[in-house]
Amino acid sequence: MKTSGGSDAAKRRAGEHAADLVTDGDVVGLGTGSTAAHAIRALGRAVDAGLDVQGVATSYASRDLAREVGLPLVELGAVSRIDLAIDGADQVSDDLALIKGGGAAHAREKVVDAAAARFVVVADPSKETATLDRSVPVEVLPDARATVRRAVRDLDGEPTLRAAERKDGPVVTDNGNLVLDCDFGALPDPGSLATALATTPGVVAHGLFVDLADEVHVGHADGVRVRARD
Ligand SMILES: O=C(CO)[C@H](O)[C@H](O)COP(=O)(O)O
Repeated sequence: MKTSGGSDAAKRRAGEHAADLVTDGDVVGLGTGSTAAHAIRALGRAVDAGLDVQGVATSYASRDLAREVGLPLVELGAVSRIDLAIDGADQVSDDLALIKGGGAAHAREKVVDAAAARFVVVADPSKETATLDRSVPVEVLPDARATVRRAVRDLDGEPTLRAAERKDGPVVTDNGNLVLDCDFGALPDPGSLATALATTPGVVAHGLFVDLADEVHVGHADGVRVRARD
């Protein structure tokens, strides 16, 4: 699984702490990224030790990892509830708004995380910020990339088509779409930008997750700090 910056030990602490919340019979949303991967591995070990759990994957990567560690999977359409989703983030603000999509998996992550009765974000301290200010990943239909680019500029953003690293050309998401990383500077009001992006034709999903996270578990050298939504 692709890794980002931040200490792996801190990510592991956060992921394992969140995995401990899972109880027998739970259906769990399995996030994407290096921090969520620690939770998936911990759940695999718990399954080996007898835990009865089913995972709903948010990407090919989380599905493959779950298979590798023996965590039973179920399709999103086949479950009537998701008890808990555990997912990483690229940035977490003081009021638990998130930027996600560093792994270009945010479309399915948003569906699974929003459907969960409890959405737990796992992160290392490098993800914490008072105000969101990273580029916002926007998944777009390939044919709509020029019109969405113009719409992003109208919103005072600067879009950059995400390029693949080991292939010539753009990143193609698990859904067959493209990603525009859109720099809007600091986002004191991410909710209004989220609405503007969500209503732009051709946008499949954007990486702003506002009013979705219930808790953030941040790994530190001496333990895990949990912040819950008021
Ligand atoms: O949103 C994501 C994937 O689309 C990831 O959760 C996010 O990029 C964080 O990744 P990591 O835990 O590797 O730092």
